[in-house]
Amino acid sequence: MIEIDVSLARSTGFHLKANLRAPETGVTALFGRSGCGKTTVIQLVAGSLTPDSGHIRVGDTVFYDRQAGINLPMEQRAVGYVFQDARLFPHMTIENNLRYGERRTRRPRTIQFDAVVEMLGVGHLLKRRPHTLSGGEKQRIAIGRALLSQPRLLLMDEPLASLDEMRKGEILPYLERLRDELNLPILYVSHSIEEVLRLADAVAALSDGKVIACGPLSDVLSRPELLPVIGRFDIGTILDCTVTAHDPDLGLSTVSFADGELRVPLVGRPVGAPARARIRSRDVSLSLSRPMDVSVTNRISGTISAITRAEGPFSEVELALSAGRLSSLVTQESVLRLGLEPGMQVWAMIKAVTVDSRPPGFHSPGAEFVSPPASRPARPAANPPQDPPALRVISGGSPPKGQT
Ligand SMILES: Nc1ncnc2c1ncn2[C@@H]1O[C@H](COP(=O)(O)OP(=O)(O)OP(=O)(O)O)[C@@H](O)[C@H]1O
Repeated sequence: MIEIDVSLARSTGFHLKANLRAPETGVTALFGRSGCGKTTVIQLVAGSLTPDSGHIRVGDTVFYDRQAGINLPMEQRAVGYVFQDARLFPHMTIENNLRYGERRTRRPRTIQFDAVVEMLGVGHLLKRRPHTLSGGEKQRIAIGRALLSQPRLLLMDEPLASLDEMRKGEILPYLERLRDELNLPILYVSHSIEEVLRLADAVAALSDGKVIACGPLSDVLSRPELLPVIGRFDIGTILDCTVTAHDPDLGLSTVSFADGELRVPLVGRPVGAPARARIRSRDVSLSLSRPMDVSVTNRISGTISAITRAEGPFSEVELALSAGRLSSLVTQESVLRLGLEPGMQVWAMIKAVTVDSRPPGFHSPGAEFVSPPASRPARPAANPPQDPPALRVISGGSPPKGQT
C-alpha cells in the first residue's frame, strides 16, 4: 500500500491537505483541475518538497514521518520520475541517457536494459542524440531512463501533456504495456479524463488541495461529488465486466456484469477475462416499456434514482443498477413528455459501448484499498502495442459503435 497523509502550506496561500491510499500495483491516477495540487503531491513523494506534517509510506519503506523525525533523502526513496518534458541530457547518446539511471542505482537490477528497449520500441534510436528525436520518442526515452533506475515506484507527471494528439496516441500503448507487464506501482498525474480512463486502475481525485475521492476507477468516477471536478457528462458509466462469449462471424462479444449482459464489438480477450465497459450518457436513451421493435440490442431495465437538469435543453437521468449507476442524457422535453420521475422503472437502450480490455489476471484493486496483498503477483503480458487498438481505444475519434 502507498500511504500519503500530508499537509503543506505554500507561500502563495495554497494549502495542501492530502490523504490517500493507493494500491502497490497498477496505475493510480492523481486527477483534478489545474492548480489542485497534483504536482505538489508528486514532489512530496519524490522528496523534492518536504511536507509541514504527516507521513508518506510506500510498502514497508517510510519516506517521511514528521513525528518519527524521518525524511528519507531523494536518492534513498528510489522513485522514478517522468516529467511533462523529457529532460534528456543533450550531450549524451540515447543509450547513455537510458543507462544514466542504471549506472547510479544501488538497487537490484530487476528491470533489464534490453527488456526496456524492447518494451518501449526504442532500439533503433540508441546511437542518436536527443535533438534528433520527436517529442514522443524523447518521452519514451525519459520513461526508459526512469525505469532503468530500478525504482520501487514510478511517478509520472502529465507525461503526455506536451505532445499533440497523434503523439499521445502513439505513446499510450507503451504506457499500457508498462502498466500490464511490469510489477511496478505508478502514480500518474493527469487532468485528461480520457487518459485516466484508459490507463488507471485506481483514481485519487483532488480539488483545492484535498483528496475528495480515492479508490478503484469505476467506483470513484461514479461518485456525484466528483462531477464538478471532472465535468458532468464526460464520463458516463464505467462497468467492470467479464467476457462471456465471442461471436466472430458477427464481429461481436458478450460481456456480463451484475445486472445483465452487453453485446459489444469483438473483444481481444479470452472468455473469462475482465473488461471495462464505458457507456457515454448521450448513447443511452430511455423507454417506459420494454423496447421490442428497435434495432438497439443492448437494453437494461433499471429504476430512476435521480434526474438532474444539465446545460442547455438536457437532463441527466440516473438509473440505479447493482453494478453502480447508468447515466442517460435526454432532453428535458423527453423527461416531461414521458413523465419521468425518481422511483420509476424504465428501460435503457444503449447505442454504443466502448470496451477497454484488461489483461488476463487483472482484478479491480478495490480490495487492496482495504488490506494490502501479502505478495505482489506479476501481471501477465498484455497485447504488444502493435495489436489492433480498436477495442482498447477509449479516446480519440469515434468510439467503436455497438449494434444499432
Ligand atoms: N514553488 C511554489 N511556491 C508557491 N506556490 C506554488 C509553487 N508551485 C506551485 N504552487 C502553487 O500550489 C498550487 C498547486 O500547484 P500544483 O502544481 O501542485 O497543481 P497541479 O494540480 O499540478 O496543477 P497543473 O495541472 O496545472 O500542473 C497552485 O496554487 C500553485 O500556484
